[in-house]
Amino acid sequence: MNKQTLIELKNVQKKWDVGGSNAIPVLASINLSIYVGEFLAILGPSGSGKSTLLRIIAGLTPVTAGKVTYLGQEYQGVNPGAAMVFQSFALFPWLTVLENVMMGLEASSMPAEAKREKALHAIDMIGLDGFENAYPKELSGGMQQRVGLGRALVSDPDVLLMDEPFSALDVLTAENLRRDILELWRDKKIPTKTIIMVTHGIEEAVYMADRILVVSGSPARINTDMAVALPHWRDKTAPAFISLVDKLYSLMMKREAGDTRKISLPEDKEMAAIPHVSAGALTGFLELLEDLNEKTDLYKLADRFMMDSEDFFPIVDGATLLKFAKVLDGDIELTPEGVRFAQASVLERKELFRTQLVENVPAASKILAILQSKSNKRMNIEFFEDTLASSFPPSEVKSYLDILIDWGRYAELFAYDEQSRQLFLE
Ligand SMILES: Nc1ncnc2c1ncn2[C@@H]1O[C@H](COP(=O)(O)OP(=O)(O)OP(=O)(O)O)[C@@H](O)[C@H]1O
Repeated sequence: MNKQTLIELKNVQKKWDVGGSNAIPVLASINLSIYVGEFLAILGPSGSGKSTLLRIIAGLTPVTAGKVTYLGQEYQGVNPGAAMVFQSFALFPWLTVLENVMMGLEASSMPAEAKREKALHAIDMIGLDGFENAYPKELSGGMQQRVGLGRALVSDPDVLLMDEPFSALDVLTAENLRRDILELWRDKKIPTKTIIMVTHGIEEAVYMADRILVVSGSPARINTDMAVALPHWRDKTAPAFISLVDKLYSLMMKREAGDTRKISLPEDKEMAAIPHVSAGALTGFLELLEDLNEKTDLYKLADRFMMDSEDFFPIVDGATLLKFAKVLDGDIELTPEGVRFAQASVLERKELFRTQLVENVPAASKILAILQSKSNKRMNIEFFEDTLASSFPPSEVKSYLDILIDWGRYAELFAYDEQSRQLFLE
């Protein structure tokens, strides 16, 4: 049977305007067909553009180039067949549960009484019967997200878009809601044809979705488009389940040439973005790896430390960027430098970290060179901020420099004076 296309993206590109003549490319040329009847999960590293892609599909963010169609029709503004559930719930605190859910029908020309009836039905379906007149602040996080879900489902959308819908919930509440959504969808208790979910959770994606995309790179591309053929309800301990999660971990860890965002510094020296992880966290991670004393499966390691990929990948990225560890086929192991580091004294560690930092992070050696070239061995942080501002949004410039300063301080490569906002050599 031929699959019926519901949404199609053709050569979609997105650039963010960061003022002046600068525009940061976030999405490369994305070509994607989304079909009737599928549950699609979109995975990717933090900041890779997953939410941007979802918002483009929702029609909440305009494309810079390319075309998006719903049932073959290009749409201006919001996608007429889609409704969205947000990570932050995005409820109106001054409205009751019923009124919040009715907001999902705001654009409809239905009479008020019919809207009320539909909203009451949706509230029933999502398990909030009896809470119609409660206000969001009176509800738990899980119940608030159910209201968000009710507001999205009340309009009987063809496509349900969910942006990390479970990440603000505790583990059990999230698990409960995942099951309920899957049940509504699989048992056709809702007329929604297709679900698209952005998530950081590899296991969550494999548990729920029929098809998984991995987006990565800067600008982001779809690097993996994988079907999940396991029957529902899926057993998370089954070898086939674990092996798929494992495979996705490896795919997400794989760094390809040009995969990370490059920024240009004076003299056109290029460098990759650095992961947001402190030297202290990296040190602890390398010690743990040394304790394990063997090649370790990344997926099991994340599980063992009870970390989700959101927190785990930057640490792995940091360790591999500094060449203290290497990742191959989903396994991570310490390099000889990593072993030496883990076994070294505090002072020796600083020296080893310094060597790896200068050799592997061009931004660090660049800062060092600039400071060395100054007679007073000092430079205002604004100089570096300005240099980065043309390539990164302001929030990223700050976190980039915060991490560089943290690493530089730990390695005693350079220091930073918060008062004068100057980097300097000691
Ligand atoms: N309105 C905006 N203006 C400028 N830059 C933006 C805007 N929205 C997002 N960005 C930038 O676009 C990039 C992609 O953001 P996006 O939120 O789509 O990524 P993501 O993969 O969903 O990230 P996360 O997993 O952390 O939510 C990031 O660098 C982000 O800082």
